Amino acid sequence: MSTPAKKKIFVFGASGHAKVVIDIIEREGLYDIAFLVDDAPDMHGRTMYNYGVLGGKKDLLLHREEVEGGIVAIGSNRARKAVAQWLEENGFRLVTCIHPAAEIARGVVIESGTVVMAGAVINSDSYIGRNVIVNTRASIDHDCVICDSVHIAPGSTLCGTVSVGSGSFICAGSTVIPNLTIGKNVIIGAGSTVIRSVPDFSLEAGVPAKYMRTLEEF
Ligand SMILES: CC(=O)SCCNC(=O)CCNC(=O)[C@H](O)C(C)(C)COP(=O)(O)OP(=O)(O)OC[C@H]1O[C@@H](n2cnc3c(N)ncnc32)[C@H](O)[C@@H]1OP(=O)(O)O
Repeated sequence: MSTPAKKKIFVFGASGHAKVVIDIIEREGLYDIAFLVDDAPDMHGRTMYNYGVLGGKKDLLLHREEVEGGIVAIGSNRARKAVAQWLEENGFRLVTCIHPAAEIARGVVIESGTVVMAGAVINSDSYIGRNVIVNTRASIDHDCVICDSVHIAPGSTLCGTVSVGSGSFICAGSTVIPNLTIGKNVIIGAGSTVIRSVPDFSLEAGVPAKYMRTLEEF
C-alpha cells in the first residue's frame, strides 16, 4: 500500500527564524513545503534550503489552490500577528509545527499557527494560544496560560501557573516565578528574574525585574 501524499503548506517569512521553522517541518514530517512567501521584494525569486520564495501576499493569493495551509515564520510578534490575521481573513488555514525533540505533557493544548522548537518543555495542562513561538529550550511548566502572538525566547523558564498576555515577549534566559501574571504587550528583558506580576504595556528587566518604561499598544 502506498503512503498518502503529505499536505502541502507554505512558510510565510524567509529569515533566520524561518530556517528553524523549515527544519522543524522537515523533521516532523507531516507536511511538504510547497514554497516560501515574503513581502520583501528583494527576497522574491531567492531560495532557502532549496525552497523558492514565490513572492509576497498577492502572489500567494494566485497560488492558493496549491497549498492546504501554512505557517508564519516571523520572529516579531507584531508582524507575525498582522500576517496571521491577513491569512485568516483570506481563508488560509494555519498549522502548528512541533519539533520532535520538544516534550509536551498530558493535557497541553496548542492552538494553530504556533511553533514549538527543539528542547522546549511544555508541562501538564498548559494552554498555548495562536501564533506563539516557544523557542529553543524554553520551559513552560504546569497550568500556564500563554495567549496569542507571544514569544517565549530561548532558554526562558516559566514556573507553574504563570499567565502571559497576548503579544508579550519573554526574552532569552528569563525566569518567571510561579503564579504570576505577565500582562499583554509586555517585554521582559533577557536574563531577568520576574518576582512580581507585570502590568500591560511594560518593559521590565533585571534581577529582580524592575519597571523600565511603558510600551505602545500594537
Ligand atoms: C533565536 C533568537 O535569537 S530569538 C530572539 C531572542 N531575543 C531576545 O531575547 C531579545 C533580548 N533583548 C533585550 O533583552 C533588550 O535589551 C530589550 C528588548 C529588553 C530592550 O531593548 P531596548 O529597548 O533597545 O533597550 P536599551 O538597550 O535601550 O536599554 C534600555 C535600558 O534597559 C537596560 N536593559 C536592557 N535590557 C536589559 C536586560 N536584559 N537586563 C537588564 N537591563 C536591561 C539597559 O541597560 C538600559 O538601561 P539604562 O537606560 O540605565 O542605560
